[in-house]
Amino acid sequence: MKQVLKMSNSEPKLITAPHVVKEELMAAGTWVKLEKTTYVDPAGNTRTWETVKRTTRQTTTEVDGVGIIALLKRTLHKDCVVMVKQFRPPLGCYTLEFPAGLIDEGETAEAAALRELKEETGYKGEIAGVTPVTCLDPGLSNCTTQIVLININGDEVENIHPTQQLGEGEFVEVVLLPLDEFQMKVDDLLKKEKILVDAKVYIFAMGMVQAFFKPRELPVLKQ
Ligand SMILES: Nc1nc(=O)[nH]c2c1ncn2[C@H]1C[C@H](O)[C@@H](COP(=O)(O)OP(=O)(O)O)O1
Repeated sequence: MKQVLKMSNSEPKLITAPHVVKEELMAAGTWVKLEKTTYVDPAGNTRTWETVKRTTRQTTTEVDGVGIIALLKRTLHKDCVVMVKQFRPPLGCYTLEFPAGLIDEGETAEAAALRELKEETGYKGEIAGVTPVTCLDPGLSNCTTQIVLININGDEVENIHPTQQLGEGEFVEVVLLPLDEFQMKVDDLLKKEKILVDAKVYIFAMGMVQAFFKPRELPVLKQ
């Protein structure tokens, strides 16, 4: 990688654009692999990093999966966010998450989100928006996701008694949480049960409180 000559206040300084030199396989399973990543840091030093990758990522894409923020709108009900609760083996406990899943070969993020929402929750929705590709745990892995926003018309016949389409070994409980009390309801669940909440969910909850109750306040923490 090209080295760049940068002028500081006093002396010129040699800096290097950080970059990956090589990736060596350390271990591989069916779903994930571990690699040793050799890279050059911003000071020009060569270092290594232990990197986890999914084996399932398609060659034509830079995104592994989708997360789904699905808003259920029904007459005479508060708008609810459709959440899922499931036992997650890596954590050894139940989690509260947005519905999510891996993108199949040739599938768009939007199509994957509509499919996963139907499978995991039974709801049929309409796309309302999609984020850029976002990273999930960059100090550990190259895993990426796109968050897809979906509106569900809960008054439609097919959404009145939604039926999940779960695969073998999938056990997903659907949890509906009112949007205007989202953080409070999440906190109630955490107090009541031994459950971990996904970071994306809790950040969303904090954002909703900000938007609903203090839209003109800066989000600073008081001592
Ligand atoms: N890391 C994984 N280990 C496994 O043993 N199995 C895994 C891993 N990641 C995914 N899967 C399996 C489990 C499901 O049968 C399929 C599809 O999962 P998907 O619903 O797309 O995604 P999640 O909601 O994140 O489980 O993959």
